[in-house]
This record gives sequence, structure tokens and C-alpha cells, in this order.
Amino acid sequence: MSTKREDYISWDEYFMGVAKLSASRSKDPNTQVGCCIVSQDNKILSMGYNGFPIGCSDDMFPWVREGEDDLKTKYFYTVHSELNAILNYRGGSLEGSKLYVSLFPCNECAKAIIQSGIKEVIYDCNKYDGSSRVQASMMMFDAAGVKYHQYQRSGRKIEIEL
Ligand SMILES: Nc1nc(=O)n([C@H]2C[C@H](O)[C@@H](COP(=O)(O)O)O2)cc1CO
Ligand SMILES: [Zn+2]
Repeated sequence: MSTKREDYISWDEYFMGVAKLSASRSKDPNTQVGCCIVSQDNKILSMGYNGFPIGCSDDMFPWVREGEDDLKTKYFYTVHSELNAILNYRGGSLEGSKLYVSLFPCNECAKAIIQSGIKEVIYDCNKYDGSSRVQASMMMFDAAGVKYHQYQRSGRKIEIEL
């Protein structure tokens, strides 16, 4: 007779949990995003969070959103979590994989997602829904046959002592 533990987390909770834990590495004071790429047979292939490129110091480059000078805002310099996760992968092809992300992908990441062969996007929040970027992402995903749907939160809270 099985005495299996029953309150283990689901695959979706596991992968979105890993994405959210990755987000907590971000230095962005306003929006922390995390991403986890998973194979068709549920093996984690890569992870990422939003940050500056290697060598571009978090203490030298700006983290602010607005300023008279565009060069003094974060937008020219941040690598989004999804692109970081794609670029962090060193194993070959991402063809057919799934991408879990805590925030709906922008149009630039959508292009990279499509071109790398990722076939499904599971996102948590979509706080920029309705923006042109998000609309462009959806149009490209639809045209390219990349499925996307919002993660259904289970309400489970996990506390981890570190
Ligand atoms: N899907 C995404 N993945 C990301 O990694 N980001 C990053 C880029 C910035 O560092 C931050 C957004 O900053 P803000 O405009 O909400 O202050 O989140 C943003 C999006 C939204 O498209
Ligand atoms: Zn992006």
C-alpha cells in the first residue's frame, strides 16, 4: 500500500516557484521578473532574472525609470529575465520547450522566444496588458503558433528558511 506524501507541489507550482525565486535576485527597485525554461518532459533547462549585462555594474549603471536623459534610465541597459534565461542556456536547442515567467513577455523577448523554438509561455502577472508591446507580443505569438496562458495561482504559500 502506498504511503506517498500528498501535499507535494504541482509541476506548475514548482516551475513558477523557481521563476519567482529567480526574480528575487533582481536589483531592479520597481519590477523584479524571473523566468524558468522547462523541457517537454518537465526538466528545468534554464533560469533568468532581469539585470544588467555582465560587466555592467549594478552600482554604476542607473536603475531609475525616468530622467531628462534617456541614457540615465535603466531601459537601455536591462536584459529581461526571459532573454537572460534563453542566453543562459548552454545545452543546445530549446525547441519545443515551455517558458514560465512572472510577467508577460515584451515584444523583444517574444521575438527571442519564437526564434529559439519555445512553444508555450506560462505567465503570472500581466501588469502592462493593453500596452502596444504586449499586443505586439500576442500578435507574434499567435502568428508563430506559440501558445500562452496565465498561470492559475493555487494560493499556496511557501516559506523557505535560508
Ligand atoms: N516581461 C518582462 N521581463 C522583464 O525582465 N522586464 C524587466 C525590465 C525592467 O528591468 C523591468 C520593468 O521595469 P518597469 O518599467 O516596470 O519599472 O522588468 C520587463 C518585462 C515586461 O515586459
Ligand atoms: Zn522583454
